[in-house]
Amino acid sequence: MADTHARPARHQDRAHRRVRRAGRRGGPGRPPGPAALPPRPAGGRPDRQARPAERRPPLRHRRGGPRRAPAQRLRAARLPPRRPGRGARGQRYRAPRRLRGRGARRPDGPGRDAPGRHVHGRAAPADGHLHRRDVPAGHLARRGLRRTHPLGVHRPHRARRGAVAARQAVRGRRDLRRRLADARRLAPPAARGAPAGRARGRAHGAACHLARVRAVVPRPGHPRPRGQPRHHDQRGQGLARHRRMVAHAVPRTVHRHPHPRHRRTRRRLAGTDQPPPPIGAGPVNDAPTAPGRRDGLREPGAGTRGQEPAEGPLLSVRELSVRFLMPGGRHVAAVNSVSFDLAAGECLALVGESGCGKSVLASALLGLLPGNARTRGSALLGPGDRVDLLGAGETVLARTVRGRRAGLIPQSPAAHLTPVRTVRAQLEETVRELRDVPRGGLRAAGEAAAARAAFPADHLDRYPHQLSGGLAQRAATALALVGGAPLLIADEPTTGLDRDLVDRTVDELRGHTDDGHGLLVITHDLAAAERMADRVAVMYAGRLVEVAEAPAFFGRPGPRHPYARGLLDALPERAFTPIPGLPPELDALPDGCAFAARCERATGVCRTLPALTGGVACHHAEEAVDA
Ligand SMILES: Nc1ncnc2c1ncn2[C@@H]1O[C@H](COP(=O)(O)OP(=O)(O)OP(=O)(O)O)[C@@H](O)[C@H]1O
Ligand code: NI
Repeated sequence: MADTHARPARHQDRAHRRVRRAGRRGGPGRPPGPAALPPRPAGGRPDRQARPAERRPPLRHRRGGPRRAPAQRLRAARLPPRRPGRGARGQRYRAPRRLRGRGARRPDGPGRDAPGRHVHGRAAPADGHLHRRDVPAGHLARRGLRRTHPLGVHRPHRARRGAVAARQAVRGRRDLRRRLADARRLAPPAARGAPAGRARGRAHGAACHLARVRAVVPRPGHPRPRGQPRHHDQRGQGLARHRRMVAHAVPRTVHRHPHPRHRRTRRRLAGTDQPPPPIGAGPVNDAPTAPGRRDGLREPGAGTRGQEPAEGPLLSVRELSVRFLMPGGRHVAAVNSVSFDLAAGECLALVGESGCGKSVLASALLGLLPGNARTRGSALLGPGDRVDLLGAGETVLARTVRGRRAGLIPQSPAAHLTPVRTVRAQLEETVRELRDVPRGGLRAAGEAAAARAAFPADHLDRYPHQLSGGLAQRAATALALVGGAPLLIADEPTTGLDRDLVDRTVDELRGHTDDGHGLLVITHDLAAAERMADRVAVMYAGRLVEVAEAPAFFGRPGPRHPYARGLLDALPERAFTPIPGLPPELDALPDGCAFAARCERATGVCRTLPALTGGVACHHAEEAVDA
């Protein structure tokens, strides 16, 4: 028997009811036995009283005051109008004492089995109209309903499970002075937090006007369960914390952005409330260039951050260096003192042998370097309010730069696409975040973005692993073009594409620059660079060795640096002569010219590092031009 006693009391009630019903129907039912009908504990319903306070179900969300039914609904229910003078002021009905007990019925009413008995315990009148007075008062009173409520009989048969007696709802008005005192004394509900500022004033005001409103006392809200976080609506300390976090991380222009979608994005990003990464755990500019040193490299007329003239270059890179810290104290000097400018509407092609640091340079500009990387120098990105891409924190880069001010076509698109989402989903998400397209237009905008990069529409619902290398490349290109960022960095955008797709991509990118966007394209494809680029920058062992106008570079007089000349001569359509030797290891660079070991013109002077002057970094540049 111990186990039957341990059953929840609710089950016991149900069992009692089931058996009583079966008995009424005269059916066999389940024979009452110890297992089917456990003895009811004495004393009415001790189960509820015995339940610990914290396990009690919460109060229901129900209005405390009396409800009025609109006249129109009354007519629809075919109920007679309210009797004048009765219940008009919300007086509640209280059944006579003899009818109040559980199970008490009117002695003159019909039996429970009477034919035509109404579900509410009274036979329906002959005229088919149901009158309030026909409903047994005890029935209504047991359910906390009032006889004055015209539609009370149509309410749910019984209260929802978990409801408790609505004490405030049925309590009559008390003395006004006591009510006011109670309202002032009542602690604010835990789930709502203490009202602050003007809200506190309003609460006080409401309490003072209790005499004029119908509320009895402010009903307590739902207390939060023990140990659980508070409700989202934290109008106190929560908001202050949010503000503090955002204000520290975001420039004011973004903070004030009026568009709701941007506000939502900002909140979501701000939700990643993570502490700043420790030194060495992120792309940290560990040794910011001293202002004096940076100034020494500035072009005439160029200023520092915030003082730049609006007409300056779109991207201004100065003395950019990237080191990778390696085990054993070694370091890889992937990028060394690179300086260049890129104007709006200009395409700069960055060319060089594999491993010379082109992709690392692009990653540095977008803050995508791994944790063991250290950067130096500056990279000011315009237009307008200039941001130093190397000095900006991850939050600024993520919120305001990547995708919005600088797009990237990555070298390995398959690795950059989200593997668990279709291309369509990623395109639509990017469109939604970066452009002002209404929800209904997302699909069409995503398809248009795909078409722009020659991505076939019937492949849009595929996942990245279902794409060929060329298709993944086009998907990445489509994603990069969505935001229409002023600067686009394309890291080998034509790799893996067929000739006609190369042509199409080149045309698309060229058109992108013609629209006024700046394009830094990293490529091995010198033929594509010739078609696309306005200027060419040649990189060797992490350094720029030549920067030239494209027509002069590819045409006459041709490259001035021996390495650049060797690159062109290696093309099949030219001399098809490879450059002898191999590039140096980036963790063991020589002090002087890195190309000297492979250069037929090298002399003793090449043991000193040549500076990039006049667009070329070579002690023998003039000789190269004459050759
Ligand atoms: N995370 C890293 N840790 C250490 N060294 C790295 C890291 N990433 C790149 N490097 C090194 O930096 C150098 C430049 O790499 P990068 O990817 O920029 O070459 P690349 O010029 O883009 O070559 P490719 O044309 O083949 O893409 C390489 O020597 C490479 O080994
Ligand atoms: Ni690369």
